[in-house]
Amino acid sequence: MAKTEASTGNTTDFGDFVKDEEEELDLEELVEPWHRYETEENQNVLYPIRLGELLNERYLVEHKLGFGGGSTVWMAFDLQDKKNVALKVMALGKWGDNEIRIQDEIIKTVQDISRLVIYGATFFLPRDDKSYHRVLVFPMKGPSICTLTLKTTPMASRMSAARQLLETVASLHKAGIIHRGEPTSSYFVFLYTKRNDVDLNARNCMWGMTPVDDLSRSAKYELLGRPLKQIIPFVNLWKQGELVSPVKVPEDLRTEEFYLCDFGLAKKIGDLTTQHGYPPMHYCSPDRLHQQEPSFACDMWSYMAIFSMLYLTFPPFPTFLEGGVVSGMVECLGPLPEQWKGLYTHPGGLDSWYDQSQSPDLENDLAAKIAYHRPDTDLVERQHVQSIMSKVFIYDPEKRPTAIELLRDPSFRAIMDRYGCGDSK
Ligand SMILES: Nc1ncnc2c1ncn2[C@@H]1O[C@H](COP(=O)(O)OP(=O)(O)OP(=O)(O)O)[C@@H](O)[C@H]1O
Repeated sequence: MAKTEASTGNTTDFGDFVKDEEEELDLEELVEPWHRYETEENQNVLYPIRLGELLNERYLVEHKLGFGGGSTVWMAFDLQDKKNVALKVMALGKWGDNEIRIQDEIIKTVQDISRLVIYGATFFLPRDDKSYHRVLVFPMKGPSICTLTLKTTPMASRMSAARQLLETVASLHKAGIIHRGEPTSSYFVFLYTKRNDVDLNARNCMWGMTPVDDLSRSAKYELLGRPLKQIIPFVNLWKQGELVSPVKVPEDLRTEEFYLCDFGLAKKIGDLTTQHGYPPMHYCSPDRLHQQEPSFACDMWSYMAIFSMLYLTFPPFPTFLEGGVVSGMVECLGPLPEQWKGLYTHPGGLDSWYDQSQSPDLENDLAAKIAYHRPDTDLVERQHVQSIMSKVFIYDPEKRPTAIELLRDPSFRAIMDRYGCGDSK
C-alpha cells in the first residue's frame, strides 16, 4: 500500500468539480442546502470549508463524512498523530457548547464508553465578524445504520448491533444519562441532580470502520469514492467553501462494532439555555408526543424502533398514514390512552387515536409485521420477537422494561443466542 502523502506527494488532488447540470443535481441530493451558508436571518449559519484546507495547523481536510442539523462533518488527516479523524464543524449558536457539556458529563459518569463516539479535542474557527465556530475532533467511524445497508447485512451482525446498542443504552442509563428524556423514577431523580438527554435514532448508530490511516489520499479516494464537489453557489461568501459528496464506506471496511454518536441535541434538565427537542418521529415515544415527562422509558421505545430496523430492516410504524407515525402506532397497537387526548404536541392529531372502541388492525399488528418482513423465520423465533416488541411498544412508559431488564429477558436472550451473540462483551 502507498504511504501517506499528506505532507509530501500529491498536494493538488482533492476530488472533482461537477462537470454539468446533471452532476450538480446529483450532488444537491447528497449535501447540505447551500442556503445554510447564508448569514442573513440565519442564526445557525454553517462554516464554509474547502477540501485541501489545513485547519488548526494540523488537520488536512480530505473528504466529507456528512452533515446534520447543526454541523458539517469532514474527514481530515491529523498531520500530528498521522491518522484520519472526523471534524464536526458546528454551526453558529449553542450547539457545540451543548454537545461538549454532555460529552464531558458522559466521560465523567459513564463507566464503559467503549461504544460511544467521544471527542478527543476541540478548537475554534473564527469568522470575518469575529464570531467563532466550534470544531469537535472525533475518531472516524463507519456509516450510520440504514435500511439499505441493513438489507445486505447478515442477521448475526444485525443482532450483534442490537445487543451492543442495548448494552450501551444500559450503561448510559446506569449513569443517569438518557439518550432522549429525563428519568421519571424517583430513585434516579434522587440520585442524579444533573440529568441529561441525548437523541437515540438509527442515524446516531454507526458501524465501526477499519482504519485507513496508512493509505495515501488517492488510495483513500479509491476506497471511499472520489469527492464530487461544487463551490457553494448563490451565497456571497466571506470565505470560499465547497459542497462535497460524502464518503461511501465499502462493506468490507465496516467492522462488527457498533457505536452511538451525536449528543448534539442533548440537554441538561433545568438548563433553560439548552434546546429542547424530539428524536425523529419514527423513533419518538408516544408519551413524549403527549407532553409526558421524558424518561428512560422513552429511550427504550426509541431503542425498540432501532431494534425493529435491525430485525425487520424496516421502521415499525409507517409515517404515510393521515396523522403520521402516531396513526401507524394506533393501527398496530390499538388506541392511545384516553387521558392523553388534547395533549398531542404536534399539529394534525386525530380524535380517533383515543377511541377506546378501536382495536389493532390484524393485518398490521406486530405479529403481522414480523411475519410479513421475515417470512424466512420459524414460528418460535417470531413469537420471541413479538414478545420482545410488545413488552417495549407499550403506551404506559412505567410498564416498559429497563435496558438491563430487556438484556435479561428470556425472549431477547433466545434471539441473541439463536444468532450467536448471546455472550456479553
Ligand atoms: N465520527 C464520525 N465518523 C464518521 N462519520 C461521522 C462521524 N460523526 C458524524 N459523522 C457523519 O456525519 C453525519 C452528521 O453527524 P451528526 O449526526 O453528529 O451531526 P448533527 O449536526 O449533530 O446532526 P443532527 O443534530 O441533525 O442529528 C452523520 O450522520 C454521519 O454520517
